[in-house]
Amino acid sequence: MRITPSLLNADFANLAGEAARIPTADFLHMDVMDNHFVPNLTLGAPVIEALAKAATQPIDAHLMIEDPDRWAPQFVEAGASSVTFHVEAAKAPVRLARELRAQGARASMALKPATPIEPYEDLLPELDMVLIMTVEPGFGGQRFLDLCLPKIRRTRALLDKVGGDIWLQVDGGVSLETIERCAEAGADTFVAGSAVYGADDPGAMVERLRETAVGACH
Ligand SMILES: O=C(CO)[C@H](O)[C@H](O)COP(=O)(O)O
Ligand SMILES: [Co+2]
Repeated sequence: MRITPSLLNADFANLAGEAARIPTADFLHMDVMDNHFVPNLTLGAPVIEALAKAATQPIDAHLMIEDPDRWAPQFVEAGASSVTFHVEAAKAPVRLARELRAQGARASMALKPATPIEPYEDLLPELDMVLIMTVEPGFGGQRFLDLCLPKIRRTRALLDKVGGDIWLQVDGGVSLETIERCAEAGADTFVAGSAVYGADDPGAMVERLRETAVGACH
């Protein structure tokens, strides 16, 4: 069970300090938005590069951008260990995943809530992670969409069929209240933004989320 907190709701003026508050986070989830793929604008590769140098945890870049085929490799060069592109935006997802892996990063594909997994079954062996969005991408602090749970289950079944060690990440509205449902459905990697940075002690919240997810699978 991996906890990969989103820094979307952290203090952007002090990203290194905010990362240091969650020392046991498995990755730092950085939400890159371009105001085209989603109606919000956040940060780009230079910010990832600065944080990669300053933080101890590896970086998980979630690219909510148009034309990831063109831009995603820059995020590996900037120091991201894992790069997630949206399949709705990618022109050649297999080629892009291979390029990211050839650069030495983990390659990951994200699906918006209304995007089914089944058409992409053949892509799964090319990936290190699948990200199922459990809110419409674009903003933190939204309510978890329970209607995504059946897709998490179906994705888990497909990943088990493919074999190997492809992680299944959920992102959006993940909290102490919703993480058990995600874990029971088969997720093993959890993004939580407002739940972590809205807590008095973000580091302790990371551990509580992890314990709750582990508890759901026993
Ligand atoms: O990708 C995202 C939004 O598009 C964020 O990672 C996500 O929303 C995290 O924030 P929260 O846990 O508050 O929902
Ligand atoms: Co995200």
